[in-house]
Amino acid sequence: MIKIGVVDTTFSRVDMAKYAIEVIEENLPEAEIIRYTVPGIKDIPVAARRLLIDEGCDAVITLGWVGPGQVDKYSYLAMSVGLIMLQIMTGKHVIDVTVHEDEAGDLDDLYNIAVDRARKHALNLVMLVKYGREALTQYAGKGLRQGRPDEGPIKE
Ligand SMILES: Cc1nc2c(=O)[nH]c(=O)nc-2n(C[C@H](O)[C@H](O)[C@H](O)CO)c1C
Repeated sequence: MIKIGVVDTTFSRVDMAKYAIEVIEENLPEAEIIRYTVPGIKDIPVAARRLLIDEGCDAVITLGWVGPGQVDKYSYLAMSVGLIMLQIMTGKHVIDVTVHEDEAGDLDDLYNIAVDRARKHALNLVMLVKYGREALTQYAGKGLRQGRPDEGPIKE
């Protein structure tokens, strides 16, 4: 049985996990999905650890939201280091989907970034879990973007 962990926060202003779960259910219907919601990004690493180690998840996708202030950005950095350490320790993927509140011009744009990023990274996770390390090789160097339209390769 494949198990996928989904971690999200109440700090986030978009329910990104809902969109990620839709993609996982559609593309990996045999998987059990375990969702874990925490207050904020600094609480994400321990939730991801519990899902990977205690619950035996094969991979985790995290959906975080970073406020516009410097202290928010430091919080993100702390979380990011925690998630990277967790991946190294467990040898399992944690796909870190993060929206930074100051990366868009208006709230509609921000919403669309959040939904697109959650969906595309959920599909990346499914590919890695389902087909392994060469699953994304066909897209290598293609300038793919999550949250924005793809940039494309510089040269074909
Ligand atoms: C400053 C700050 N910024 C954010 C943020 O940008 N995004 C977020 O999800 N959470 C933030 N938090 C809350 C912490 O991540 C955490 O939830 C609390 O410190 C409780 O452990 C804090 C404290």
